Amino acid sequence: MSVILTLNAGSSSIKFGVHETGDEPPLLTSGQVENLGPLARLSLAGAPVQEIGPADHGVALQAILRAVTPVLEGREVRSVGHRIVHGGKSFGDPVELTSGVIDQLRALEPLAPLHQPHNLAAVDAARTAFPEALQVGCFDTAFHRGHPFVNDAFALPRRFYDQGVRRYGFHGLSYDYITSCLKRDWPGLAKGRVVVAHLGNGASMCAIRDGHSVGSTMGFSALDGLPMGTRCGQLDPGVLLYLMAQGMGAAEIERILYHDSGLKGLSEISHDMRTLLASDDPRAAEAVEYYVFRIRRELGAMAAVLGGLDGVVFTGGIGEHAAPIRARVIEGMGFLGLDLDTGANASDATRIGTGPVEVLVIPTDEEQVIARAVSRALAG
Ligand SMILES: Nc1ncnc2c1ncn2[C@@H]1O[C@H](COP(=O)(O)OP(=O)(O)O)[C@@H](O)[C@H]1O
Ligand SMILES: CC(=O)OP(=O)(O)O
Ligand SMILES: [Mg+2]
Repeated sequence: MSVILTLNAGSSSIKFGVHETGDEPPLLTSGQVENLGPLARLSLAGAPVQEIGPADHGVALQAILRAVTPVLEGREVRSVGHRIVHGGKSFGDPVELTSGVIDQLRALEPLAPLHQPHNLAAVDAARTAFPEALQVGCFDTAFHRGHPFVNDAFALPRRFYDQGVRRYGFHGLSYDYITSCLKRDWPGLAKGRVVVAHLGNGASMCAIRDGHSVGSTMGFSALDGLPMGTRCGQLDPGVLLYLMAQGMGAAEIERILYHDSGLKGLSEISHDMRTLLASDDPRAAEAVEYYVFRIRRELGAMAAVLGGLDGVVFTGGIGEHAAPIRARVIEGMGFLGLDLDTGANASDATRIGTGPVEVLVIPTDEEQVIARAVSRALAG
């Protein structure tokens, strides 16, 4: 029997899965290397978490390939599905990652420096490890293609739009997965007006009507919108002009915006929400307050874009696990029909609202969306 390997290189983790083929590809095993940096951890379903010490994306990938080998029990990896964060203007549907396609995707690295180089490094490693396998790329930007022009464009001279300076939106594999869960388990809601908050190390929100993206907080790059672990979120472009006028170059500004900002920059303590929630330092409290404030602000904006709300879904590492953040986002939102069931929110419940608008917590599974696409590619 042959299997599909899926690789999802995020900014703070690499998640992976081993799947059989099928319309709903059965999962054989899954895991992740998380907390990339000096103290990375490898987890594989059913096995104790291993501290693997310092690991960047490259080290983590090799650890994953080693961990997966015994699980394969001789089964051939016939295809590898990759999360590719940026598809740019040209890529939407999943594609076979030929050398020509890879070159085009490499040109997008400056638009997603925390992701695209690691996504493509995973492709290189997988091509070396499984030279006979079909390599398929699945794009985070795909779910947002076809969103309205007013959400796609910046109010810049038109020529920039034509050059590809657009609001692409990201976390699309996650929004695709959540949409598929709603269609299966909440069909009425799936046809309605839903805001999904993907709150992980990267964070964005998406306004979805009848299963389609009509607005997203992320834009041209994965910097815009909500503040994140180390990224700034929405920023007045006048700040960039000011930094440049101070003599800072692109590389320095990129480091500040992608690596030193967000929760880490504001708190001066950590990018990790767990650490901030456990801290009694007032700077940690202020960083969390800022985070919640921006989510609430975008929630109101998206409710207006959708002309009302039928549901809100929390997902991503923080959305799935940080009950206090969910509580603070929903608190006082009765005017939008949102009310929290405090007991359900503190438990592992899916349904955590009591108001007329559903509030749900649904663990995301980007790897499953990738496995579905690869399965279709193999069948087609
Ligand atoms: N129990 C928890 N409470 C608060 N935050 C959590 C918890 N568990 C995980 N997180 C947060 O989730 C983040 C990782 O989210 P995830 O979606 O897995 O990240 P990535 O963007 O790398 O895919 C971590 O940085 C951490 O801040
Ligand atoms: C696009 C993005 O920010 O992804 P992640 O949350 O995995 O870092
Ligand atoms: Mg992620």
